[in-house]
Amino acid sequence: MALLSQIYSLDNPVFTAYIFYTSILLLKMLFMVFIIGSQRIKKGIFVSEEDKALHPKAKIRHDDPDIERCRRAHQNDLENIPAFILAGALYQLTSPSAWLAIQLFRFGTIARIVHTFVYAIVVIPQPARAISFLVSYAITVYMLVQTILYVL
Ligand SMILES: N[C@@H](CCC(=O)N[C@@H](CS)C(=O)NCC(=O)O)C(=O)O
Repeated sequence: MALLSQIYSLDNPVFTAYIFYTSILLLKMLFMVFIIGSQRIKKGIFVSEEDKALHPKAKIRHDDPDIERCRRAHQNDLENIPAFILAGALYQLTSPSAWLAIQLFRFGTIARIVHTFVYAIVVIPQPARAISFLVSYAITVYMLVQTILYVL
């Protein structure tokens, strides 16, 4: 059994891939803040009375369809990306095939980027969003099941 210091080491290509893809995912999630903020400034739509000081024509609204769409995409990231990152960290303890682990991290990350793209950037009809969601969701569940089976 490998030592923790060998698993979570930058000499281990699986861990290096994990660091790479999870950093991209976290940046993508933080990018949603920028997208939502720029929509608010462009439309002059804010959420709290004090925000009126930020824009000469500011309106307080909670129902703008474009902003709400971006907020839902961000919320969906918050529901799924932390679980994916945690599952990936645990899965590495199971001595997985390096090739498979790297593909899971890669495709899980790509799927979450596609989810944002089809939900909040371009708006592509279903089942585009459902498929991208399910790919990363299934990968998260797979890594967690493998982890549970490993420790049983
Ligand atoms: N919190 C989600 C749970 C189910 C889910 O994540 N569904 C995916 C695939 S359809 C999704 O992208 N939901 C849109 C969303 O969370 O706004 C919801 O209310 O829809």
